[in-house]
Order: sequence, then structure tokens, then C-alpha cells
Amino acid sequence: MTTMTLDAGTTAPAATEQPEQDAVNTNTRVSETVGHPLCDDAKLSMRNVNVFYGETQAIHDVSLDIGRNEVVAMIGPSGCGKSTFLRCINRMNDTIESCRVEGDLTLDGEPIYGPKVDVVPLRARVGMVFQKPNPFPKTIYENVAYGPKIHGIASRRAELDEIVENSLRRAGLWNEVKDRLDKPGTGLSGGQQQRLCIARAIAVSPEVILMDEPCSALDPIATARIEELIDELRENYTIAIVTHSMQQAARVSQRTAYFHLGHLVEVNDTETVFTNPEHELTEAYITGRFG
Ligand SMILES: Nc1ncnc2c1ncn2[C@@H]1O[C@H](COP(=O)(O)OP(=O)(O)OP(=O)(O)O)[C@@H](O)[C@H]1O
Repeated sequence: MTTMTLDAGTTAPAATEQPEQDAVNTNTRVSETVGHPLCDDAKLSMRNVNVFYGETQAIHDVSLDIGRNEVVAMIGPSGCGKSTFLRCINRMNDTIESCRVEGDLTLDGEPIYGPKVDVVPLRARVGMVFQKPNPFPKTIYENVAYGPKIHGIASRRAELDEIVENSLRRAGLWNEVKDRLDKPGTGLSGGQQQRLCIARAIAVSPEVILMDEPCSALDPIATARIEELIDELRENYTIAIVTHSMQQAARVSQRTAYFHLGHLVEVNDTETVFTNPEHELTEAYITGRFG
């Protein structure tokens, strides 16, 4: 990995506002990501990833593995590149014309950016849940059945019924909606809509689920329900979650990745990141000295 220099003056508190020992040297030179960015049983492997929007580089030489049945949380100040990096994993950045992705990204050892890769089945294997719940303007049933139908996973009504019920059960929503499957998905509460979107993602049997701040539009009770669900989903899926909430990262993830200005500064097991971070920038962020 290349040596990175973090830009000066972006986050360090002014000396007049903070005691001197609180100052963060954002010029710190780091020869490589500290901690444990790689793992032995990688489901996803991302190596030397650089991402550009036009001439502007948003991600700098990031290497990270995500293990099977692991939840990795991505944290860092606003604009540090968490969502950009997450969107590389299922090629959502392809939809942004100015965006260019470089590097080696593989799913089970197969290239994600290979010339023969069809992004439609890729995105079924690597599902995504967005910040704002976005059910289709269709019934609850159709929201879940749509993916299996278009991906040719099921076509007969009995098969679809089974997938819909199983997906809603796994998303923890079945009991709340089983008597109103023919009602619009948009008529559910925000937390229920987000669980419906998770059921929709699960319905096409993904192997990986990407979550981009999935609870930021939800109240604490709905958030707690989604967090429990993430823990349950880990049994069957590999999960990468971007979150602004350090408490959430601590609750749901096994490893946490700290991004700063497009660089991956530190990856460690989550407890280490929050109790004994290796890098001073990670420490400054988790102790609230910037961000
Ligand atoms: N579509 C785009 N076109 C141009 N630049 C973009 C685009 N999307 C993101 N960027 C820039 O890339 C950098 C990283 O943005 P990104 O959204 O990935 O950060 P983030 O850490 O997810 O931020 P936040 O926590 O605020 O959502 C920022 O400088 C942002 O302005």
C-alpha cells in the first residue's frame, strides 16, 4: 500500500478551543492501514481500490476483506468515502457517469469488475438496503415477490408464496403483515418499511447484504429491531454496514473499519476500535474530538 498524507487543517480543533493534549495532527503520515484489514476466510476481497469522481479522487488505495458470516461496520466523518466504497461492492457506482473504480474486487474469488460480469445477477448476490426505506409502489406481497420473479428464481404462485413468507419471517415482519399482504408497502411505518426492504433483498437469496445507514431514518425502537435483525442475518449472510452511529457499529459488527478523507486508517475487531484504537485519528474520532 502507498504512503498516505492526510490533508492538514480539515478537522483539528483550534488550539484556543481545546487543551493542547487534545490536538489531532491530521498531517500524520501512515504507511498502511493499521490493524487487520484482511482475513483468512474472505467472502469479499477488495484490494488497492481507488475511486474517482471525474478528476477528484474519493477513495485512496483501500484494501479490505469481509469474512463469511461477518458484519463489518464502516465509520468515519461525513464525506470520508464510506458510501462510495460500499457502492463499489455491487457496482452501484456504475450508475454515476463520472465515477471510475480501479482495483481488484472479488466475491468468492470471482472478479466483481470482470468484463463478462452481468451486474443484474451480481446485485442479486450482493443486495443493498438504503438509508431511506424505498418500497416499490406495490403491495407488500409484490414488493417481496418482484425480485424472485424477474430473476427467474420462482414463477409459480406456490413457490412465490413460500419465498414471500420466508423472507418476511427472516426480516422479522411476517406477524405484523401476514393479514395485509395485498396492502401497499408504502402504508407501513418507517421501521416496517425498512424491514420490508430487507425482506425484498433477502428474497433473491443474496450472499452479501450492503447496508448504507439503514437506521438513520428510524426511531430508537425500530432501530433496535433492525440491529437485532442484523445479528440474526449474520448466520446466513455477509454484511457490510455504513453507519454514523458508533454505538450501532459497536452493537452489530465484529470488525470496524475507520475511514478518513478517503483513506482506510484502521480496521480492527470492534471492541479494540472502541476501547483501544491503534491510530490516533481513530482515537480522535471515537472520542468525539472531530467528525
Ligand atoms: N456522485 C458524486 N459525484 C461527485 N462527487 C461525489 C459523488 N458522491 C460522493 N462524492 C464525493 O465523494 C466523497 C465521499 O463521499 P461519500 O458519500 O462516499 O462519503 P460518506 O463518508 O459516505 O459521507 P456521509 O457520511 O456524509 O454520507 C465526498 O467528497 C463527496 O462529495
